[in-house]
This record gives sequence, structure tokens and C-alpha cells, in this order.
Amino acid sequence: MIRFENVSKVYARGARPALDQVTLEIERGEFVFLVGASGSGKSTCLRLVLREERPTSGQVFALGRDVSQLSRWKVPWLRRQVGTVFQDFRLLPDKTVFENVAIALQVIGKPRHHILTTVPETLDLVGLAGKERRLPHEISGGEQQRVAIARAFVNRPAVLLADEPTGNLDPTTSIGIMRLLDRINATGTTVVMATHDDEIVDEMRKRVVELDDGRVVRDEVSGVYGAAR
Ligand SMILES: Nc1ncnc2c1ncn2[C@@H]1O[C@H](COP(=O)(O)OP(=O)(O)OP(=O)(O)O)[C@@H](O)[C@H]1O
Repeated sequence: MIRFENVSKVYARGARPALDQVTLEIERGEFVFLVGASGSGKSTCLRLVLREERPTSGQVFALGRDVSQLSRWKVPWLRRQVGTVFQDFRLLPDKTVFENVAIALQVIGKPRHHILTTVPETLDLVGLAGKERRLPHEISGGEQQRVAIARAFVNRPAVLLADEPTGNLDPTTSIGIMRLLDRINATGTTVVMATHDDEIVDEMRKRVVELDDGRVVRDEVSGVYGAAR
């Protein structure tokens, strides 16, 4: 589903490579934690999958395509197959919960009847039934992240990339968000989550890929946050 082959990334002003010869394969349906110190290259990996950046050398494949080779008009196609969730939720403050999720379908031209059935179904799935008319500031941080997840998932992407999705949430709320990501993964969506949240990683016991200075230094099937090396 996602494959990195000898991928290096040197940013224009970067002194050293943000990624250094990374080779990594993530199969369809997997749940993978990307861990590592700040600056180790986690977000860069996610940005390469979305073609927000291109590798300096090596190849990144997603959904069977070499992402660098995609023509410009195919990039929106890629981004429709790859939902994204961030630490800071990124909701539209003056739109309701319903509208924040519906927008993801409107921009890809889905018909109104589809939106009117799919958005409530998805809000129900993320535990927000009954909150459709609230504005983001009228719900909690955990609920805002659920809206962001609903928006990312409403068109049933093949892959969900989450960059520190629990970074702004307390531990109890974070566990709820993780259960939700686990449920989404159980529907067949591949989930890749960059995180510093050691408790979550230790509790979930999923595959853990650790980066250190842009290199993969650990890849464990059922790993913990900080394994003794
Ligand atoms: N646009 C950029 N221009 C120059 N250097 C960058 C850019 N983005 C990231 N970097 C550098 O690349 C390296 C990897 O950054 P990246 O954001 O991928 O790390 P990260 O593991 O996601 O960190 P964090 O956990 O703090 O989010 C860092 O040294 C960072 O300073």
C-alpha cells in the first residue's frame, strides 16, 4: 500500500538529510506507529506520501503508483485516497460539525443525497451523533478531533495518515481517539500514525517503526514506544 525504496530527503536549507536511505513497506490494512525524537523525520515521511514533498533520491509508492511520477492532475486523486488528521484538528471555525465533514464530499463533487446520508453515518461512527449543528468551539478538543477524523474518513480513503493526533489531548481522551482509529483500521483502512505518545503506543501493541536522524532504526511487529536496543 505504501513503499519507500532507499528514500532520502534533503530540504533546500537542511544541513543534514531529513530522511536517509529509508526503505519501508506497509501492507494494505496495517496499523503502523512511526516514532522517534522530534526532527527524526516522521512528518517528512507523511508529506512524501501525500506528494507535499518529493524525495531527493529513491522512490515512494502509494496505492501502487510511484508518487513522484504522478502527473499534476493525478495528485488530487492521490489525496482523495489518503485521509489526513493533524494534532491541531484544522476545522473551519465558522462551520458546523456537519458542514466540516460535508465539505470533504462537496469538494469532490458528491451529490447532495449522498452527503445527506454519508455524513450522519460517519458522525455516528465517530461518536458524534446529535452534535451535527454545533460549531467547533462548542465541543471539546477530543470531539473536535473526532470531527477531523470523520472528515478524513467520510469518503472511505484507502489510507489514513495521522500526525500526532493525540498531541493536544489528555490521556483519557487520547485513548478514545485511539479506539476510534483502531475501528477505522478494522474497516480495512491502512493507518499510519506519527506520535510521541508512549503510553498509547505501549497499550496498542501495533507495528512500530522508529526513526532516528532520518534512518529506520527499529521495525517491530507488536512493538512498544522505546524498546531497549
Ligand atoms: N520545510 C523544511 N525545510 C527545511 N528543513 C526541514 C523542513 N521540514 C522539516 N525539516 C527538517 O527535517 C528534519 C525532519 O523533520 P520532520 O518534521 O520530518 O521531523 P519529525 O520527526 O516529524 O519531528 P516532530 O516530532 O517534531 O514533528 C528536521 O531536522 C527538520 O528541521
